[in-house]
Formats: sequence, structure tokens, C-alpha cells
Amino acid sequence: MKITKVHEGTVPISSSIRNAWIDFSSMDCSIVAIESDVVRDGKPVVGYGFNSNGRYSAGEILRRRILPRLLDAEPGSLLDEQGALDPARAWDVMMRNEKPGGHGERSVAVGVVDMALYDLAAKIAGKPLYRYLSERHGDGRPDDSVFVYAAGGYYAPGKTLTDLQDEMRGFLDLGYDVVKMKIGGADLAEDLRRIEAVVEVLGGDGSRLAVDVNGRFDLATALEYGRAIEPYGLFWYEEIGDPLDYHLNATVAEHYTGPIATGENLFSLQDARNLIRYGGLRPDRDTIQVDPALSYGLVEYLRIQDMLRRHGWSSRRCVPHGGHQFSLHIAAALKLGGNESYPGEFQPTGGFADDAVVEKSRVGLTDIPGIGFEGKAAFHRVLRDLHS
Ligand SMILES: O=C([O-])CC(=O)C(=O)O
Ligand SMILES: [Mg+2]
Repeated sequence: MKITKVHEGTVPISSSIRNAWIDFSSMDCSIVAIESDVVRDGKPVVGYGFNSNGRYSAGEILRRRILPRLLDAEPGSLLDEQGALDPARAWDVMMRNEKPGGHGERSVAVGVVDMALYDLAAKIAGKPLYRYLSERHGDGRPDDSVFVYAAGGYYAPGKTLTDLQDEMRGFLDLGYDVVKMKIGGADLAEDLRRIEAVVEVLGGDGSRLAVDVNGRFDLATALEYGRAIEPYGLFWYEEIGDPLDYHLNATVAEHYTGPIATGENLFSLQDARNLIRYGGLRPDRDTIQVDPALSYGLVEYLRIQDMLRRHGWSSRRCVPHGGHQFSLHIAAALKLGGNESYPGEFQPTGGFADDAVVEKSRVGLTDIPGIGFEGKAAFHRVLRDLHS
């Protein structure tokens, strides 16, 4: 098989929400469509990818470096021994002449294409991605549903405690048992009022509430908040300080006995390994949130899984950031601990299939070949417009 064309574009996923670091007023993301010479039902098979949320589109890097390398490659260099498209070989081609380190937005650009290559490879194989992956990288018996929690609870202009409670009640009504909210974008007293308000909606059960700092705190504030929230027994305390400040994370982990989650802004095997080596995380309770779409794709995520195994970590301790369909398949195939979900944000790219039903905080997979963007009508229209 051969790649015949690649289309690349940008879609806005902006909104008025704010976390402790950024607002999303100009958030966008890259999308790609990779056309192949394989024909099904009279049409070429096309793979789609996009770059999750939170890091902006990476069009310049895609257009100047990553896509030309893919298109200029000798077609056989992208295939495995059986002549099937091999995303790992394509990864080596895309990363040719790239120095190590400083992963930045390059990992985002590679991640978009990696997603599209996996979508394409699974479509050509005629299988939903989770089955395709489970056969190649799992035990052939994928999970048939995945734990998901509802992320939201952002700061927004004019948003009251009642609005926050209504938002969380809406998540529970949709079938989620666990919800997440932002903290660190107000002072401690106000954040505690917000936490109390949500815990009330959860019937007083703080173990169903995760809080996310988006890397805002210095060590003193991290410890102060840690002392204040520990009595609630929260689901987890997320991305407490700068993503690369492993020492801060390790120090908080010495004092805060509840679960900690982090890693959504670590974009490489090397950064994830440093988190495991130096971040003080505890394999019996903490969660790694590396998002395959932002961090060089699934090819790199498989390396990260291998690293975690060597360090004694279970794949069940991974719950990727991003709330997208790609990670949902990965979670089922590699038997991760779950996946994020944004029932209300980041449209049209975020979320699962239109007919996906969440029950007891678990969601099933689609049996559409590939990732299943075709089962998400509004986003599929955007992707189709890119190449037709
Ligand atoms: O607010 C964001 O950038 C998203 C985020 O941290 C998350 O989903 O955990
Ligand atoms: Mg987060």
C-alpha cells in the first residue's frame, strides 16, 4: 500500500473557560487526513488524526518537516514485512534529522500523524482500533468497556457555585460516578468553597472528586492546599506544580497521602521516565496521565508502557488526558486504568461516538473500523471537508 496524499488543517476548539494557567479563548488544534491507494467501496481508505487539546495547532511543523518526510519516503520504508502500513517505521521517517530533547510542539505534530496512521492501518485491516492494537500489542482480549470520569469544573465568567453544582449534577445524570474540577485559579478559601459545593452534590463522598491545579502551585502553596484538601479523601490531586519539577512532586508525595495524578504535559519517553525516577510517585495509588496524542503518538506511548512495566508499574495506573476516542481504544487494548472524558468541552474534536452511553462511569467501544470518527457526525463532517 502507498500513501497518496496528506491534507492538513486547523480547527478552533475555543471556549470561555479558564483553568489555573490558561483560558481557552484561542485554543485550536491540527487535523490531518492521510489518503491511501487502498480502495474500499469504490473510495480510497483515509486515516484521520487530531492533536487532543491544550497545546494549539502545530501546522508549521507539520508542513515544513513532518509531512514532507512522510510523503518523500520510499513507500516500502513505511511498511512491515507483510507489506502492511507500520506506524513505527513511519515514526522513524518522521523523526529523521530531529535532535533529542526539547520535545515541545514537535511531539504534538508527530502525534497527529501517528493517530491518522493508526486509524488508517486499522481501517485497512478492517478492525476497530482497539482490536487491531490488542492483537499486536496486548493479549488479544481487550477490555470491552473503559472507566471514564467527567472532567469540567472550569472557572468561567459569572459562573456561580450553583452553576458549578448544576454542571456536576449533569455529569452524574449522564452516567459518570467520578468528576473533576479545576482548583488553583482562585484563593484557597474560595477553592475550598467550590470543593465543598461539589462534594455536596456527590452526597458527601469526596472520593469521587478529582481536583486539577494545571501546574500552578509552588511548593509552599502545593503543601498548604494538600493539608487543606487531604481530609476530603479526594479521587486525586492533579498536576500540582510545574510538569518538569519532579522534586516538587516528590516532596508533595511525601506529605500528601492521597492519590496524585500527573503527566499530561510530559511529551516523551524520556520525560515520563524522569517522572518515574524522580517524581516520587507511588505505584500503589498514583496515576500517569500522558496523552498519546500530544506526546509523539502511540508508537512512543508503547515505549512509555514498556518503561513503566520495567519500573514495576501496572498499565492500570495510566489514565490518559484528553478525553478522545484514540485513547479510549488504547485504554481498552492495553488495559489501562481508564480515560478522561469531557462531556461538555472541546467540540467538535473531543468526546466519544455520538451513540456512546456511559453507565456506572464506564463506556463501551465502537465496532467501526479504525478509531471510529465516522460515528461522531459533526467531527466527521469537518474531517471529510479536509479532503473532499
Ligand atoms: O484544562 C486543561 O488544560 C485540561 C486538563 O488539564 C485536563 O484535562 O486534565
Ligand atoms: Mg489536567
